[in-house]
Amino acid sequence: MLGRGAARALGALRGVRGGAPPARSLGLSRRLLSFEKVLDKDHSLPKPCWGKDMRRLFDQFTKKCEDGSWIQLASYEQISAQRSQDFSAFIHAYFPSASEVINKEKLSQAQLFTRGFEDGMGFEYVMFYNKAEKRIVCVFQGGPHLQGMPGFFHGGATATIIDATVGMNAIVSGGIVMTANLNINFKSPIPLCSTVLINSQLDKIEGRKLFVSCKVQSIDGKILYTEATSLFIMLEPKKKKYDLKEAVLNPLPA
Ligand SMILES: CCCCCCCCCCCCCCCC(=O)SCCNC(=O)CCNC(=O)[C@H](O)C(C)(C)COP(=O)(O)OP(=O)(O)OC[C@H]1O[C@@H](n2cnc3c(N)ncnc32)[C@H](O)[C@@H]1OP(=O)(O)O
Repeated sequence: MLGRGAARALGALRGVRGGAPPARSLGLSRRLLSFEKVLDKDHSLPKPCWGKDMRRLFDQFTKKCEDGSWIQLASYEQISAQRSQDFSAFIHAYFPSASEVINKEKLSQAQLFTRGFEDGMGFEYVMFYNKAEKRIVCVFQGGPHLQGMPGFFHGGATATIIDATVGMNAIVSGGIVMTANLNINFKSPIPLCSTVLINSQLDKIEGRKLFVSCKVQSIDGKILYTEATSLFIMLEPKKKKYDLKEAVLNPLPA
């Protein structure tokens, strides 16, 4: 196991990241990222299964991070064991009746839906956040297990990655939120295994309501595949306040 100091330093490396992927550029990531189980694997760093478009866009956006205007969001299957517990406790306190029917034994197998696929088969994505512009751009390469109509993505898979992107935009602005409404217009089918860009924008906040819209486009911007608008509601903490925004921006414990 890694000592506390090293783990803290690694946490800083893996949290909000501007510039090139720091752990990787320091030559540390392979060794350090494998010190714990797969839960500590940052899925938003380049992998062999990424195609050249995904890799090129990752490099382009990473370059934009150098002046601090954009930051790359790390992505784990879970935030951290401790933070997951705190988060779960908060959510379960908010929805006590739902908590009663949750199978507690199965909870140990829980993982983030979009990160539950074998590398390259499902959702490969990395998100970049521009605070000043209230934007999150998601570079998404969908794998062959996301097929709907032959040769194209399933609409539910497209809806999922849209929800993840607009949801992350709402989280970094509002903390713990839930999707209340998601409207999607599918304009053109997305070819299976292609890489696309999802551009999301926080349009406004009214009290507990956050309105986020997005467009899914081809990487050259010529094809508009999908448009969506969404409404997220900030949960009102009834018991303990839990800072999900801080947790997604700094996924490992301090
Ligand atoms: C384990 C560790 C891993 C952690 C890793 C985390 C990081 C990785 C994150 C990735 C990002 C994923 C993002 C996915 C996010 C989901 O997919 S969430 C799952 C899908 N959503 C749900 O299940 C939500 C179900 N709905 C609900 O629980 C409740 O309806 C809500 C949304 C919490 C709202 O309930 P409420 O808090 O009681 O609020 P309520 O008083 O009803 O409404 C508040 C206001 O909103 C309005 N409103 C509510 N709903 C609507 C609606 N549908 N339409 C219009 N207006 C509405 C109300 O009219 C009201 O307006 P005002 O009267 O104030 O003007």
